[in-house]
Amino acid sequence: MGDEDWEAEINPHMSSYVPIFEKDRYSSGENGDNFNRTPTSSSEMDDGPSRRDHFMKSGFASGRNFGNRDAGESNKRDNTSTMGGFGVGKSFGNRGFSNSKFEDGDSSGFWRGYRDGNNSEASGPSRRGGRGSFRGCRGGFGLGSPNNDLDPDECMQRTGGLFGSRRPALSGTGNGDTSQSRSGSGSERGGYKGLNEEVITGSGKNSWKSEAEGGESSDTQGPKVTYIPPPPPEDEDSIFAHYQTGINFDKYDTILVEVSGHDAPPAILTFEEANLCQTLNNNIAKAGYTKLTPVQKYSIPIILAGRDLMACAQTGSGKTAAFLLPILAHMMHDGITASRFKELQEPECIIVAPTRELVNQIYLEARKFSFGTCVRAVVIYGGTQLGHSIRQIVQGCNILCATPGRLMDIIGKEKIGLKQIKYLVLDEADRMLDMGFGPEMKKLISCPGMPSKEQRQTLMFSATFPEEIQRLAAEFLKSNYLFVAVGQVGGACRDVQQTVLQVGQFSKREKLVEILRNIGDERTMVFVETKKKADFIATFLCQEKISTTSIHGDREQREREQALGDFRCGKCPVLVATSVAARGLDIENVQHVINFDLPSTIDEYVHRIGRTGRCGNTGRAISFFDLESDNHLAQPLVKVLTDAQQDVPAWLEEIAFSTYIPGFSGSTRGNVFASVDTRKGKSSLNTAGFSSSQAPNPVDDESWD
Ligand SMILES: Nc1ncnc2c1ncn2[C@@H]1O[C@H](COP(=O)(O)OP(=O)(O)OP(=O)(O)O)[C@@H](O)[C@H]1O
Repeated sequence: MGDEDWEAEINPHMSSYVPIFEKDRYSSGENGDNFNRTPTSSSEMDDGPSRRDHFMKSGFASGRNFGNRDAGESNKRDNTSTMGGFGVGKSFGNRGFSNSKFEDGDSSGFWRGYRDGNNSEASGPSRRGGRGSFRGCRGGFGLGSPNNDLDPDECMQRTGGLFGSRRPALSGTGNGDTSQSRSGSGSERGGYKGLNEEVITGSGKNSWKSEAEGGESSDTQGPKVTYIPPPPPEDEDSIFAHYQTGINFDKYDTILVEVSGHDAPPAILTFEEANLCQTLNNNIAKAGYTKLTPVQKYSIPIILAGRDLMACAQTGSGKTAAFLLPILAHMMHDGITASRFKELQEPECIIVAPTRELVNQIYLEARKFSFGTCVRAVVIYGGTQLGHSIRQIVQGCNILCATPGRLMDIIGKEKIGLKQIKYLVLDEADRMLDMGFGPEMKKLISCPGMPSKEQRQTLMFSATFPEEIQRLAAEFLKSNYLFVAVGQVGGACRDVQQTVLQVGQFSKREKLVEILRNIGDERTMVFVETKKKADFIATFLCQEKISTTSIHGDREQREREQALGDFRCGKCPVLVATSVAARGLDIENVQHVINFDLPSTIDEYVHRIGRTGRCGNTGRAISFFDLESDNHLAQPLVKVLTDAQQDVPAWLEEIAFSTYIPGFSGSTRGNVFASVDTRKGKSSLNTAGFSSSQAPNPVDDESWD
């Protein structure tokens, strides 16, 4: 239970919030016709069975309806905290944020409390590094401890005080579960079921097949997906737009790197040493790259030497260019023929990644670095019109960036031939090989025409690489592949200041609002565990007059892209997301990540917090640790915090200790580098046993691709 009640909580408030914002802020129509269709009075909100659906599609889709009541205050947040301090503790750690709003000025009770430590009565002194003895006790969290019998939905419902009185749940399908109704036949994307959905639900069916075999156009599967994404800007300034490297960019040089495998070529220290052609060098300069990151120093010569590679480097440290540049260099060197219109295209390179937004981002990088060359990059992904993908491909395709489901559809439709494939890249490779996508990847490499692993170059990149996934990867790679480990495999980016707060389910919303009010307008990603909760929290924040949008697998692709756009440009400085946005997304100026719900695995945590602190910039991550549901994460979390030289709350260490799992080899002995190339035997520092080799939680079966 609970979901319907969320709806009931949201709906009464929608009606009071939608109209005023809508008229004040968006009547210009700047954001498209959706606004004009948004109801402007509560009575309009009430009509028809699709009230919630209408609301979601028209206004909330981009977080616009619920911004601020007053025109001109759209992005301002009320900085007045209504909460008192919530606890005492010790130093929170202030590295790198002396000029931020976290440090100055705000003397609200919350902020003092937050800065000072943790809200738990059990909080003992925080420490950086070392495990030490376990202090404090674990009782008395005193913030509305959830009842064991309640599921999270119910807890959310019970905390409904902020929403005022609750109405009875709205009955009927139209008013019920938006997610479900929108996934169904009434939705634009109804005909396309994401690959991941089917794999996760264990149906054993091949969704790519069903689509390739007519699923998308089949009446029985719902209406066609008609969304055609707008083409990206073509002007040079937009193509080369980039953000600045941060103050810690040079510190990358101090990270230890280990290459394992035989006969690795030496690292290069400068772009010049890579001997790239002039056009590529020009593009690199226009992209603002002057210095190589460690993963680039090691990976570029390895790929140029024709070797297979598994590379693991921290989030935001330039892995995309590490594979794109040498692939492009090879293509240029080999004298690639210009793409031309053909019904069957035979690209030289396929790059796969787990989410639509990520493949799009990789495509934009490929387009940037191939600018002025005859190499043509194309992107295809689910949630968009299949015909559009085909039209993009037939115009010519050297580098194909694709999500697995759409890729297999297109191969099934014989628009892509694999005979010419020289490079196969798996970005977020551990995710691509896990239970969710692994079977599709296996199908890809056994497709007719796909060169064997001996005949192609296979490249895998990620910030996390569980040992069991590395073993699976061997099937894709030549036996003499090289393994590059930049720093701690699976480690968090050190430029992210991590804080873990004990927050019970009942208190999460209040705490979130307090934190966001103190953050001000800085861009913040809030991760939650389920799609429904994403909608719920986004709506709640909008009601609190915090401009918010959301991204998750139940939103139509158009809405997902709009949400990302609104977040990128700062129109909505808060993005509530499920794990669909955890990996790879590179968004300028994301200063904060908040784990409203902690993920189920530590690898997922590492990726989520890696949305901030990118490319040498600093960032902050705050995680709500719920004693009722997150204890299994305590031990790997302590390790990740320690390895990243973060303060470890004593209470967290205590939980980690009390939930000690024999055989867990993660030590808290500080920042010791170790390679975890599985070919070298059992590692001593990996987080094996806590990694994300399983697919995401089935309760949140996202349409990722
Ligand atoms: N050598 C460089 N100089 C300047 N900027 C760079 C350099 N390499 C990469 N960048 C920029 O750094 C940002 C992060 O790069 P990228 O997205 O490739 O990171 P990543 O390692 O793939 O991260 P994730 O693990 O989250 O996917 C991008 O904006 C990219 O353009």
